Amino acid sequence: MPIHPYSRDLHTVGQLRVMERAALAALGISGQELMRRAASAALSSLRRHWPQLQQICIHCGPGNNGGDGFLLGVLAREAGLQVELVALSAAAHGDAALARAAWEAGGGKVQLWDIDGVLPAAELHVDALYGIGLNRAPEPAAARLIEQINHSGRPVLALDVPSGLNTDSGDCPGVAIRASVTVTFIAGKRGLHTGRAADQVGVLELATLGVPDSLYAATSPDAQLLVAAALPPRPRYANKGDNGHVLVIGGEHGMAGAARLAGESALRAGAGLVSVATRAGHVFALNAARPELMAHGVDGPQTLMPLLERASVLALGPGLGQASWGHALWLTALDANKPLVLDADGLNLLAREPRRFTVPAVMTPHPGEAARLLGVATREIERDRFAAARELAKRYAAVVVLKGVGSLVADPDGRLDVCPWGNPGMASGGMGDLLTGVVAALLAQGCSAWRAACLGVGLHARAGDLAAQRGERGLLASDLLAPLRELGNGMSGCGRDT
Ligand SMILES: NC(=O)C1=CN([C@@H]2O[C@H](COP(=O)(O)OP(=O)(O)OC[C@H]3O[C@@H](n4cnc5c(N)ncnc54)[C@H](O)[C@@H]3O)[C@@H](O)[C@H]2O)[C@H](O)CC1
Ligand SMILES: [K+]
Repeated sequence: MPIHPYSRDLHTVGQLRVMERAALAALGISGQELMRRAASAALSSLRRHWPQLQQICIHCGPGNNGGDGFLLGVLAREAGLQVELVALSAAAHGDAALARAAWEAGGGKVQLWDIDGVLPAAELHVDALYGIGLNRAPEPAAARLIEQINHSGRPVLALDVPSGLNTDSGDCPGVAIRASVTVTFIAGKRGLHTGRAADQVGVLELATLGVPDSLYAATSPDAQLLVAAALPPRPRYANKGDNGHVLVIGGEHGMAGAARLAGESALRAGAGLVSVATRAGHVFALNAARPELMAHGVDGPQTLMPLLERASVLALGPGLGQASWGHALWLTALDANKPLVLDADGLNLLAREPRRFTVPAVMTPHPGEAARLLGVATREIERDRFAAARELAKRYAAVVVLKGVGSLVADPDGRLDVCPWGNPGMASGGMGDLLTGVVAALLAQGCSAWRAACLGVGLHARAGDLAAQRGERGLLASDLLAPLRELGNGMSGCGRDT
């Protein structure tokens, strides 16, 4: 499928409603015609993915998503497919009522669903239950139907949004359709790229329904997808001093590996020099494991100060712990007022002693750390990841990477990008330490906090996808170090680099 020039743009439901009205005016067509175009795009997607299909069952909800389903039934029957149709409600309104009338006028039957209903046999199920209008968990009868569709063992084509997935947040308040393919209409949607989306959306296709580019150009999206990018090329005459000096501060007893991983990934992402301030007992092991790291034993502010003076960027927090040693280093490091990446216990200490940053700063919380920083339950973060990332960035005057499936990058002015790469194999110890080192290295090479966070998140996730090509289970953080270097030098990711 050709990539649409505005396929990076992600919108909210409110923006989509405005776009839909503007599209109708710009195209001079009726809502019914727009719905027919949606149905036609859905039929094309169905034929492309399942060309041999003969028999489908379409499940229609009470609104216009259901209307798309009724018109798909009309077009599919005209194309010679056998079509069963299940409806959640006895009647429809507006354009959906016209669509239902068109289905029934051609002899189409409607099986009215109830909680004891039996799912009709079909080679493929089409989910036209709820689209952007879903505003709460599906009712019991609809939930039962969704569960039966999910357990049917048959592929599912979702129209616009997999039913049960919140279009704005990517959260699922209840059960949700697990789609094989989702064909979404007119424009990209925030909730299709973060939170629970990865398990519900399947292959995602955008059908623009003939909406003119001018309309996209006139609509500033709420967020955008990150684009794959290599690091800026290096001048030939560069020397190690030109590429910055990262100081990793962390590695409390039992957590030396965190500091090492952050230091090594900073090297692999191109930092000129990397020092590690850690417990004295870890120095020998760190030097033996990676002699390119300059490991120093520090016992408090006095021994940390000279290292802070030589560093251009700090990576504060990997394995730092929250005890007196870590806390004393944390206070001294923040008082140095150097550009920094704050992660792990560096964030947990900030939650205890909040402050706004006045230097370029990138915070990299996972949802639990974000919850502590905002003083809310983790569930609240997942309920609206976009709002949480933006609130953190504004409150701490930092660029924030809210990690998770579909990591978000937000800046204090509200700008937000979404990472489309990564995989469940990356949910393992040390992956966050790697990201900290990469972002610190990019800051050290002169990137702004925003660009260091966006580039770093993209490189890290693409390296994870590359490393997971031989399996996600058992993926180790250090497996990403080689791909990080390749991708940083612009080699093809072989992964999902679109
Ligand atoms: N985006 C576009 O430009 C196009 C959109 N079309 C399709 O229309 C739907 C949006 O339709 P809408 O009627 O606004 O809402 P839904 O069909 O998604 O939802 C139906 C209706 O259900 C109610 N509702 C919400 N949540 C629940 C719930 N959990 N249980 C019961 N009822 C619920 C709510 O009142 C909704 O109004 C869009 O997704 C597209 O598929 C056009 O047809 C094509 C272009
Ligand atoms: K749907």
